Amino acid sequence: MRSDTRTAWPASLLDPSSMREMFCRTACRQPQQKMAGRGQTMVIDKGLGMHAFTDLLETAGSYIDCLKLGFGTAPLYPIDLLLNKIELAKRHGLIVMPGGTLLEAAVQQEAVPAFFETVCRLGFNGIEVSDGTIELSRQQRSALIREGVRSGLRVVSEYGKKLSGSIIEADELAFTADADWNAGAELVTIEARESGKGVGLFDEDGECREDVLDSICRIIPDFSRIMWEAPLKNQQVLLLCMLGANVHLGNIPPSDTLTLETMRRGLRSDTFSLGKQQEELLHYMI
Ligand SMILES: C=C(OP(=O)(O)O)C(=O)O
Ligand SMILES: O=S([O-])[O-]
Repeated sequence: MRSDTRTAWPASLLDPSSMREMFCRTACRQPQQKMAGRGQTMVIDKGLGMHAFTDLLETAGSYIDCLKLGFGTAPLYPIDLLLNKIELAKRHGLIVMPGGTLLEAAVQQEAVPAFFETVCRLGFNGIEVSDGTIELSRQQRSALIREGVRSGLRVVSEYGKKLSGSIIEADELAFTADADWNAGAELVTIEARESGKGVGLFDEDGECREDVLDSICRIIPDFSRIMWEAPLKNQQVLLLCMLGANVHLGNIPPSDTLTLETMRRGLRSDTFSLGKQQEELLHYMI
């Protein structure tokens, strides 16, 4: 029923950039295609109940790659509800992980082995390794990433501090990203918190510090393994327009999942020209 509705539309409407497979965002993405060479979307779930969660995945699950149960919300759920959410997320082919702050709390409490054991036992298939609130040495950070990989988890790391006014040092980001990838992280996320304001790339009003973005772009030539936290619409629009429809975006509020996908496809006014830009880029490349 769902795919019938979508296939009833002209393919070019759903996929204005469909000239070549590398730019193709197929109308009905299958779970096994997730994580493969196109812009990934990480949604932050701050405590949806089962009905809202089921609705989200039924409506927009095809456009989500990774689901983060934000901060330390995971241990606060009734256990059956948590297990059901994790199970349903995995059935939709998603990476499902607790917030990085929960791992940071485990580090603080010297309970890392129990943390990994519990995360695996509950059925999570991913973790976020971050030091947004605590300090981690390079060695500790790599060890946590490796432990995640050893535990059979998909590992996403996060660069940046949560403290208001924290700034991104492009050199440090590049160094951290390299070391994280080498340790086994699949993606390095750039911190913007759930608010998207006053942290890293974004100023107190949530506007992009374009000089910071420029310095990152100069030092990291390839964003295929970088994910930008961008919870606000203006941030998503800017990154899509600057870095292309396949930029990886995270901390997307559940209710914005489908609208983000319209923007990736040039089906909303703000990014209407994206399909055209991609065609031009393609002509330039071939
Ligand atoms: C929401 C965030 O915190 P956490 O990883 O703890 O969920 C974040 O770091 O973007
Ligand atoms: O705690 S948050 O908003 O990353």
